[in-house]
Amino acid sequence: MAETILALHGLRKSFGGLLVTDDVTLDVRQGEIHALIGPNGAGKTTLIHQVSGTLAPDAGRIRFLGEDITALSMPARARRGLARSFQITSVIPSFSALENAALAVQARQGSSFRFFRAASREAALNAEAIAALAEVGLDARAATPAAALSHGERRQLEIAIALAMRPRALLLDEPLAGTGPEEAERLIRLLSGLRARYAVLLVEHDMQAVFALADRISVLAQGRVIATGTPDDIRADPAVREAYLGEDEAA
Ligand SMILES: Nc1ncnc2c1ncn2[C@@H]1O[C@H](COP(=O)(O)OP(=O)(O)OP(=O)(O)O)[C@@H](O)[C@H]1O
Repeated sequence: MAETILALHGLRKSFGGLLVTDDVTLDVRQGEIHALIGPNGAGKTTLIHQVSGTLAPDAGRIRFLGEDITALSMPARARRGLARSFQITSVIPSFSALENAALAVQARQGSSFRFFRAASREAALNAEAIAALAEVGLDARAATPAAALSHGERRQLEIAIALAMRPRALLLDEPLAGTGPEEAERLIRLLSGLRARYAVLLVEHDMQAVFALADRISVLAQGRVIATGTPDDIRADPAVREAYLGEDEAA
């Protein structure tokens, strides 16, 4: 079996009296896209926040590459290689795609470039930024300001920014949101190509995309994982059909 990269164990989080993640246990392995689905309000976003480090769980542990990272801050997790694809708000609209990616490279490098002369420092940064853009098929648009990119291209840029962190695992929160059918198709191809190099935890509402992309799917309902399995397992699971997909949709 492939190496477990990210393991969530017994994660629990309440807001007031509302138990939003209830004893969530799941793992994400090297080379897999593990999708997290569930009806609105099931707790998906709250779970992703706990994994990325923006929200502390009330109970439970998170292990990443064998290390317990439950108490680590988001930047500390990112430095260890757990990258979240940032929502559009983190893209600077007036900066080019290249500059946006270069900022992410710089954030990862910290001061490690300081021994270089300014010119070689910039060349090294740009080379890495271009490589991240190329990985998402956006290198031809490197000089374009983010504001002039199409919606789908901006979603590609967000993924490039995450890749510029040189992650081992990617947390993708609705990467297809707001995209049209053609853009969605391009992003699905792109995400599919990432699976070989990264462990991916994917939250996505587009069920066609989820069933096309995911190696395994976990279904969250009212904060609990009610099923984990292959897309075929999930399609056939009666509890899932009842809780989420509905008899018609899953047929
Ligand atoms: N900061 C908060 N304070 C109080 N309640 C919250 C908070 N964040 C989320 N909730 C509640 O927790 C529940 C789960 O929300 P969450 O956004 O995690 O679900 P979700 O599965 O991501 O939903 P969606 O598919 O609609 O994005 C909802 O009932 C929501 O109202």
